[in-house]
Amino acid sequence: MDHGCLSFSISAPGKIILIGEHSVVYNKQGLASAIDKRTYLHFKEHRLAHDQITYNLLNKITEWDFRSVYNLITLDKPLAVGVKEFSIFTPELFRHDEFVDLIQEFVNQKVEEGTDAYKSLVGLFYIVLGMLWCTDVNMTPFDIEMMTDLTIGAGTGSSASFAACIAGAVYHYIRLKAFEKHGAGEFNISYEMFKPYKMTLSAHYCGFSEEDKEVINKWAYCVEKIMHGSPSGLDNTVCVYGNAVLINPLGRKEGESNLRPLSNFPTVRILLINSGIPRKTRDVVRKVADLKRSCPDAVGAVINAMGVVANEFIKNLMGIQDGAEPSPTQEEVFRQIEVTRLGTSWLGVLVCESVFTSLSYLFQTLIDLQQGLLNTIGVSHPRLEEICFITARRGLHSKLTGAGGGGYAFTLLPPDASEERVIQTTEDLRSAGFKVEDIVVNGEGIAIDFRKDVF
Ligand SMILES: Nc1ncnc2c1ncn2[C@@H]1O[C@H](COP(=O)(O)OP(=O)(O)OP(=O)(O)O)[C@@H](O)[C@H]1O
Ligand SMILES: C[C@@](O)(CCO)CC(=O)[O-]
Repeated sequence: MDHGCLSFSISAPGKIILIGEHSVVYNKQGLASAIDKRTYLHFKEHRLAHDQITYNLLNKITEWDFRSVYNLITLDKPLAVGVKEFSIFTPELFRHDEFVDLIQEFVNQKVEEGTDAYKSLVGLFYIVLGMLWCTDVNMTPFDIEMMTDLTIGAGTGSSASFAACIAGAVYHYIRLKAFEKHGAGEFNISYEMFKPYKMTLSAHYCGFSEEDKEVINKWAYCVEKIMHGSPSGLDNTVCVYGNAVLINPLGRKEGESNLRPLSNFPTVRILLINSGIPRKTRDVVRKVADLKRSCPDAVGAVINAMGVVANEFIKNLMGIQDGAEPSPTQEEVFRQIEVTRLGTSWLGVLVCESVFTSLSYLFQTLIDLQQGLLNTIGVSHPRLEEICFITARRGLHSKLTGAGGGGYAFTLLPPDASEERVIQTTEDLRSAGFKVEDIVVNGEGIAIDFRKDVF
């Protein structure tokens, strides 16, 4: 047992894309939300026991000689364009491909290329080496153990939640080590040849600030690039910030980020259904890119249509946030259902639910349209179509979520759907061999876990 060694746990949620998968890659608007299923990471430093870095990933343990990892970190080969400009805040300045090649070569000494564990380890070393390369802290050997509630490779953001956990853990480790060195206060934590980066250090943290999340999200995005090639950034942003995130919002001002974490989000209840068909996001995204290359105009038109459907869905859903001003369509709905308005304020959740109920025909139609368009670009699957068919028989509407090709679908449960209908639909799906969960979307973003029972 090492005394005085750092030990902590981090967790990050998975996500579902409510609307806009694939078309977001082509700069259309999309909306995703965190879900209450998480990936957990436990980090434990060990200064005395042994000279290994141990990773327990996906129940496979690998051990790495601390010296050889350390030598990679201290390597003077510049991997960032302009080292003087580089800091933990700017991973986007890395020569990403060159850095990934270096790490792949290292990981390949022990783990077979192309396996799940291989990609995860490359992601993990990218963060460990990249973050520690530019910071001035005394690294020691450590163990990392990870587990997840999420099904891996199924559309609920397992890779993004993995990436968020790793980035959050190494970032947290750095600030705790920097505190050991400097004590409390604001200090530059960059190594001398790099751009100074100031962090507020303290002995204890109960979470991550907005700026911490910004840094963590940038690194998590780099890992998503390793997993997927050219991701939109939506998945990792939801897993870091939690709640819900809009991508490519309309009316965005020049210079503003295309990702907008939202603090307010209406209650959306869904059935989350696993088709049981494995697939890899990278392959499905590539398939769409190939299709677009072969028929740019036709596929471009379908993607434009997907963008229009997403815009309409988002405009109406966001309009029913608590306290939001109603859109003209909702004003109309209000009049129809004769809900009393008090001054300019809404009547809370009850009103939200009323609006949601009266707009549910619109949402369900848009869900069907989007599923049809996703099928048109070849990212559905017979089992996903079967889910839509089964739920439609009970008057409910479903679409795939995430990259598709298999993985999960969800069924929107409007507030007026009777419990009996929900139970019958769930039974129908289960008897057709699907796994079904009844959930409310939303969830906390990356967090430090103080619960003792996680590992
Ligand atoms: N808990 C985990 N530990 C280690 N690696 C993980 C973990 N979760 C995911 N991964 C990595 O992520 C890959 C799966 O990523 P993929 O994007 O295909 O699925 P997803 O993230 O579940 O789907 P989507 O991107 O559509 O939400 C796995 O092959 C594995 O390398
Ligand atoms: C298919 C996709 O739109 C969502 C994957 O969860 C890819 C991306 O956004 O990077």
